[in-house]
Amino acid sequence: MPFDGNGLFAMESIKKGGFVGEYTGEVVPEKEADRRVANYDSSLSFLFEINATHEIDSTQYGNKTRYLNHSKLEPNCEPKVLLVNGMHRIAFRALEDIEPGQELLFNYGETFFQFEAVERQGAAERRLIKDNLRRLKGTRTESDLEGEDETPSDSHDDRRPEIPTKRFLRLQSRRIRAMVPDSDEESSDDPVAAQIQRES
Ligand SMILES: C[S@@+](CC[C@H](N)C(=O)[O-])C[C@H]1O[C@@H](n2cnc3c(N)ncnc32)[C@H](O)[C@@H]1O
Repeated sequence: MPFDGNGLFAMESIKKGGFVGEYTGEVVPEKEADRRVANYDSSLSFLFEINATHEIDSTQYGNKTRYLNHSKLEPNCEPKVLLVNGMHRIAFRALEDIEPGQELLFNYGETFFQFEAVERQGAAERRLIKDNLRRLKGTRTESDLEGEDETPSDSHDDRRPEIPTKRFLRLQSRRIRAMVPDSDEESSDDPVAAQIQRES
């Protein structure tokens, strides 16, 4: 899948199973995460579900792992939620030996890019509403200027602005998902959890 923007590349070699980094940011309850996603004006999403009630938002406060991009077919890292000192934290582990310069990629989960598509659809719809409003005011529209009309011909009346649909709300579900622990036992035996503890 092609993409624009930043990615994260390995600075040194990492052995299979080795610690790649921790996904850090603000730990926020689900409701607050919903509010933020609805207000963020960007196609980039930095929300990571950590468990059933909380998410990590690295939009403003985070580390380099916020630049990890998605790959379904060739991921070389894997996120896992670990229970460290009673707190859920997300650690990335290498799925294979990684060479310096290689892009670090993990699978965002099945639903992430479905919701991305919904958002793009939403953006086209928002533009249509703006255009309709301008038409009503008798000005030229963005679509006129670009010589394109993304609207199916039977779906709108030129003179009447469309009402935003519920589809916008589905944007709120666009979250990265990690593997949750099988049990609520501390992960202190895990070498990656031990490394997180040492680094904090
Ligand atoms: C956690 S950020 C990753 C860093 C981001 N590429 C940047 O430039 O800041 C997640 C966002 O990156 C983009 N992204 C990540 N992987 C992608 C991919 N394989 N194809 C298209 N967009 C991708 C999407 O816009 C997604 O919302």
